[in-house]
Amino acid sequence: MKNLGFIGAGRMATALARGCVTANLVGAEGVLASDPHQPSREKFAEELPGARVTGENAAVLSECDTVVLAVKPQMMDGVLAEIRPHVEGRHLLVSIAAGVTLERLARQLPASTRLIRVMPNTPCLIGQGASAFALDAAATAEDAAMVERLLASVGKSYEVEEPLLDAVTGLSGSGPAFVYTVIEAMAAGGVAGGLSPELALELATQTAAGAAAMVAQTGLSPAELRSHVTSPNGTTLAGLNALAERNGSAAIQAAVEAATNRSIELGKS
Ligand SMILES: NC(=O)C1=CN([C@@H]2O[C@H](COP(=O)(O)OP(=O)(O)OC[C@H]3O[C@@H](n4cnc5c(N)ncnc54)[C@H](OP(=O)(O)O)[C@@H]3O)[C@@H](O)[C@H]2O)C=CC1
Ligand SMILES: O=C(O)[C@@H]1CCC=N1
Repeated sequence: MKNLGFIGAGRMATALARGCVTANLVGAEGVLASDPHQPSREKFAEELPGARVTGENAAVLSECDTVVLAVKPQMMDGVLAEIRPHVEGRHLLVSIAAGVTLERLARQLPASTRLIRVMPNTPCLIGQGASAFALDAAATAEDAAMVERLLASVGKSYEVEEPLLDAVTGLSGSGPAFVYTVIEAMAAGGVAGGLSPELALELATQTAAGAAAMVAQTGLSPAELRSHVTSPNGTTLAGLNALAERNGSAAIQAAVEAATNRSIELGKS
């Protein structure tokens, strides 16, 4: 890819841009990001040496054919009104905004604008992202292949029907925050048992990474793997009982569902 534009130079734009550059999908000098705020532009340029930044959203449209819309959902309508006069047939627009539907984007852009809605997550920054995407009717098979290549360069990607993107947002978009909370809570349990905070965090982190890799690599279900850890009347059973008494699994499921519902709500606002 010769160039890749970002409208909004925040956290997720930085994660995607750095991931794509690290994976050699685009050179750093081919990345152009716009942001109205100088400190955000400076931070982006600092985190991705060689990338270019601008205060003008229109400049991204004029230079880049593929443009990622990486602003908060609440800013999206204003940004669309601003860029609309600059959108041409050569452009592919990729929105990563939570909840913002393809219909809402298309309504505010020239007819037949090629659009793809993506839900990535922050581990894209280190090539471990989990993303899903849905195509608008005007987007072509080549557009899909391009976005798949982009997302595959920063992790795993899955094509889904658009209505499922809210559930994807609740699960993998917001999910890193839930997993960090679990890691933090496990480490706190270790500290309560006398471990230093540093060692407790290292053990909790490696345990989460190891357990995730077991699910990914053995093909066994989480339930089956859990049974391998749990000896009759042993330590794990005592821990699982404490979790069940406090509705631990239900609480985590509720977090995903609440995030999904918030994505649906954001789409309506
Ligand atoms: N963070 C995450 O884990 C994920 C986020 N997303 C989605 O990605 C999008 C961006 O989120 P995130 O990166 O976290 O948010 P950030 O706030 O970090 O990034 C958004 C950036 O857009 C800038 N901005 C504000 N107004 C404009 C404008 N008119 N034109 C251009 N840029 C503007 C902001 O500037 P300033 O801050 O200076 O106001 C900010 O730098 C959101 O829609 C979110 O739903 C999707 C998946 C995961
Ligand atoms: O919290 C949010 O709204 C964004 C979308 C998914 C992850 N972060």
